[in-house]
Amino acid sequence: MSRASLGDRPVPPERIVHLGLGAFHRAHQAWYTAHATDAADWGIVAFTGRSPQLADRLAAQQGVYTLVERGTGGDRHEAIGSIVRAEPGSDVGAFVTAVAHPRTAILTLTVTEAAYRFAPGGGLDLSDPAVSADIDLFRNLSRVRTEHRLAYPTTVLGRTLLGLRARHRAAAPPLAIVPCDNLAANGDVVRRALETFAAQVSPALRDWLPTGVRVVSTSVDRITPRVTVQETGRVKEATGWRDEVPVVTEPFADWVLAGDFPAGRPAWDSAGARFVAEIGPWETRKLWLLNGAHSLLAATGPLRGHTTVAQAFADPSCRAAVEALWDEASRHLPDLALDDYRTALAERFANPRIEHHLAQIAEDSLTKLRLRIVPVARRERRAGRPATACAVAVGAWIAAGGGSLGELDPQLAADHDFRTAVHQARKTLPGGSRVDAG
Ligand SMILES: NC(=O)c1ccc[n+]([C@@H]2O[C@H](COP(=O)([O-])OP(=O)(O)OC[C@H]3O[C@@H](n4cnc5c(N)ncnc54)[C@H](O)[C@@H]3O)[C@@H](O)[C@H]2O)c1
Ligand SMILES: O=P(O)(O)OC[C@@H](O)[C@@H](O)[C@H](O)[C@H](O)CO
Repeated sequence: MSRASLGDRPVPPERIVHLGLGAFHRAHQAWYTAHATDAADWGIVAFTGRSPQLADRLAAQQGVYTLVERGTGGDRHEAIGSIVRAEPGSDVGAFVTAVAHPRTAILTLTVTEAAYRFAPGGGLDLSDPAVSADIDLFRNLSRVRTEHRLAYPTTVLGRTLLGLRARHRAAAPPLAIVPCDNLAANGDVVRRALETFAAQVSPALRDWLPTGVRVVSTSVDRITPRVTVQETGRVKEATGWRDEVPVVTEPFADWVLAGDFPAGRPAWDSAGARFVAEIGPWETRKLWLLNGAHSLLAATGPLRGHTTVAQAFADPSCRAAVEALWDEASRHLPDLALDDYRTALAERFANPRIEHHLAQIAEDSLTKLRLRIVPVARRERRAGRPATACAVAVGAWIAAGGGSLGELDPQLAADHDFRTAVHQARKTLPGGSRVDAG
């Protein structure tokens, strides 16, 4: 497929740069941008984070792809044209040029939680070898450049900082960075990590960041599984378009944002996004209820022979564990229509036409459990309750070979009662009693 699939719509100017081109960006931010009333003014230049494959395939289609909204009753197809250029993440030079361009107003990120390289207790992990290699590279940047050896940072924040450095040097107007990964307080933590990074490499850059960059916090929601190869044939049959890289997602979409956009933004609100003063309550509701339940199912489901969210959620034992986790988490959430939210979540999880593989959700599970289960478990324990449902999630994760309780959270590992609850939970899991204590 190509731009011709969009009729005679003009190509919007490149004003948004994205890093982490994958399924979710195309189902979410690119979709909101395409649906904004001022879509004609906002084009996205999107870079993959690692593998060039998707960029190459999307570039061959001039950035246009099919979004399949897969409801319980059927599919809805739409050609999305907001991505005007797709580039491989390995082309860091092109990324830096795009970030530094004065026309660029926004940098969005969907690079997975683990890619930020935060330490277990939070903050940029300066002991991470890739982070320290990037810091060394920045410190030697002028020498590296004068010797005409091109070297670029490899981490997401290193690449971002190189783009910001070029923006600073170009005296370009302030930019908004919008992290769209499932991290608590994603705007604040990314801002602080960039400041830590900059402080290591250049005081001038560190001092410029507060005026040159705003980091917006977001809560992003749209269940978007990895696409299977069969989808190309299905799309062709349904639409007549030959699309090598369609995306399948659920009909539901939500985007809550808090922060400033000094150089403007698309009218995402006209497409349903919500701009709020405080992101915390929305973000924790989504992270603990939706993502927490996902991680619980990803740990318990495979032990009971399930491969997808819908299969695991249809199993009364897994469903009861999810409901119990929701009860524990809800005690620590503000009253944001939690019953309605849970009912809607149950419907979304039960959609059998969305093949969301538990193995995909289980990737980087150590990082995810720290964000999704540990905060609830700690709060429950502080309130003097046993945190049994959290212990089930942790126990299943250990039984599945995810890691140990000590690695996950030293504070919970030092809590005798919680450790016992995890141990008990593991004894009730299929195969759990055969595994050593975590
Ligand atoms: N898929 C969803 O349903 C969904 C929903 C809400 C939020 N998210 C967020 O979006 C992220 C991406 O999801 P997706 O479905 O697009 O995944 P994906 O695998 O389709 O795309 C991930 C992108 O991140 C890049 N990436 C991965 N690891 C990286 C690393 N270590 N360094 C640099 N780049 C890296 C990849 O190259 C790719 O461009 C998730 O991890 C999550 O934080 C996803
Ligand atoms: O995308 P991840 O890997 O952070 O987490 C897997 C799922 O929990 C997640 O993708 C949800 O489907 C999504 O957050 C729903 O909006």
